[in-house]
Amino acid sequence: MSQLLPTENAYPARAVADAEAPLTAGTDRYMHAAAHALARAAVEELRGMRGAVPGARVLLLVGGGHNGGDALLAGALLARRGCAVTAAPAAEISRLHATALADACAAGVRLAADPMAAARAAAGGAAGADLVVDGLTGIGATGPLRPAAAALIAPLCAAGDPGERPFRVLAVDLPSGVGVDDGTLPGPALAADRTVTFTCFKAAHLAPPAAPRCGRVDVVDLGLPVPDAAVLACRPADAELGRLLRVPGDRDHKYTRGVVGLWAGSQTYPGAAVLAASAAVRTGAGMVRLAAPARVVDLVLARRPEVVPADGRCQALVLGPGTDPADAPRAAELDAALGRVLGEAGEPVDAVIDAGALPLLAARIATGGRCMPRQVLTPHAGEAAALLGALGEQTPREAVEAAPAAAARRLAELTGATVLLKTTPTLIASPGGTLLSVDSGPGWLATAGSGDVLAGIIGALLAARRADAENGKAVGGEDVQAEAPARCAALGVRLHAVAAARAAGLVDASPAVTAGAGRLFACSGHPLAALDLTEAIPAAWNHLWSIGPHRALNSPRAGTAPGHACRGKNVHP
Ligand SMILES: NC(=O)C1=CN([C@@H]2O[C@H](COP(=O)(O)OP(=O)(O)OC[C@H]3O[C@@H](n4cnc5c(N)ncnc54)[C@H](OP(=O)(O)O)[C@@H]3O)[C@@H](O)[C@H]2O)[C@@H](O)CC1
Ligand SMILES: [K+]
Repeated sequence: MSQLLPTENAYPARAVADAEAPLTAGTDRYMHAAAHALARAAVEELRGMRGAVPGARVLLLVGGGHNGGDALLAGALLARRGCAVTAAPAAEISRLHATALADACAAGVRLAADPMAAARAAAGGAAGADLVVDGLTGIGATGPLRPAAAALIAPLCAAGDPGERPFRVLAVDLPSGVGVDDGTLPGPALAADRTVTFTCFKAAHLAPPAAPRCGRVDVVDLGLPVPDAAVLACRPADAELGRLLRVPGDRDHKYTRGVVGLWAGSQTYPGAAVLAASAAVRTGAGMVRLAAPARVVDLVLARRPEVVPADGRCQALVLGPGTDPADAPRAAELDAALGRVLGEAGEPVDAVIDAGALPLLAARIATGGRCMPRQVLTPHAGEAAALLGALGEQTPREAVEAAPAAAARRLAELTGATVLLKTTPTLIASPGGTLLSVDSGPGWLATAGSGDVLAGIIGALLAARRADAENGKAVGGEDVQAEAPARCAALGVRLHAVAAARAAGLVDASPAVTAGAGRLFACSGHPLAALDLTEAIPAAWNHLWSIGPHRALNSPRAGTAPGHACRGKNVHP
């Protein structure tokens, strides 16, 4: 594991405001800079949807703070480029940002006498808006949108989701009405096609359910300081994650690359073992061992003859994909493997604990067992709710979906494990660690077996990390090492997402593009099967490996510039 590159961090709104206050006091300079960035984004959106900018109809939703000021100043710039701009205020005129309002009016922005009528007209019909600029509230807001603001967005929300409605929405800093510091939705919010934010991410850009409502997010540097404060969440860059991949050298063998032990598949769900095993092999495991019923073993060997159906030394286990809770003898075997993972009879083992293994784990924790961060749990919202309930904190699935960041953090605290919560984007929490948010790929991934593939990928990455640690190749201090399993899990999510983009025929797989359930792609892509994903992992591996700086090859001749010997060639597992 290597040292980490700078990541994309989200800071608390209060800290952002405090850090910028000494510079912004008494000047509108930074608001003008923000407005220029917004106008640039607006022009790109208008060009994208209608070709020309002059004549475009723009509605500004304007609140009483600086967020509304940003919108008014951006509206002034668009009016000067020939757009027909209307401002719909959600506050008394006397409470709007005075100089921004004066500038907007001077540029020809029309102030709507009846803001509700303007919002209704913008929402539909032949004379509807091309672009809506949401400047109701930004980082200064608290709680759900107040009635006047909520009423203004109601007809626009009713026009449908991004991509379905006749206009685009550009959010100033963040979609008004979202929980700025936790990504919740305390009330209505108008989903944006694009958000222009300033200085740094806020948690709402990274944590669902708010995050997917931001659309594409541009972080613009206005020359204001990044706060010196605790990070609420971070989105690791692909370049940072890609450098965790390692190209084997001439001294490598199976056990230096990492051996995965797979406890997957059942009479009822035999295919899960094929998917997880194929994924682990394709991610670069030195060897994959399989413990499964005979029929499952036969099926896996027919597809993957390199899999070894025997127990033995493993550097990471994958427990649970496709296991059947009704199969009591198999559940007992799985439970015994869990005991081994938790260190009941020796050293704890790195592991992915998935699907059918999660309820067994909850029972063990409820009776005093405890995980370590090197064990990665992979629940979806329903499984997370069940786990929390089994650990004494009754939580309906809807509550997990409404506040998944809090649920992931709580599960990490209660279990001691790294928790990968399958949301969009995916959240990864580790005890005491920073919450990671990882773009999880196109909507085509919502298909049976894709979770089994993810478990296999992460299993191979954990095994490689453990092998590196055994060979003294782990880089970085204890702090880096404590969060390393979370980084492995994040890398696994990105490999899975990029493989999905490729398998679905979507070539550009950057995070900005794989976000938003595929609607940001220039083309729609096509359906994929989980097995297609495993075949696309090598290309995804190569993509992530080749975009970042790399560490030295594991070779006595590693004098070559790291990675350069292979760069450009198609080198992958
Ligand atoms: N300062 C600068 O130079 C720069 C600032 N920048 C920009 O300023 C934004 C922060 O500005 P801000 O601090 O004025 O807060 P803001 O987000 O506009 O909200 C406050 C207003 O909303 C109201 N309100 C509150 N809660 C509400 C609710 N639930 N529902 C409805 N309304 C609610 C509140 O009403 P009040 O409580 O005063 O009655 C007040 O009128 C930041 O996000 C960025 O866009 C950038 O341009 C960089 C330079
Ligand atoms: K806003």
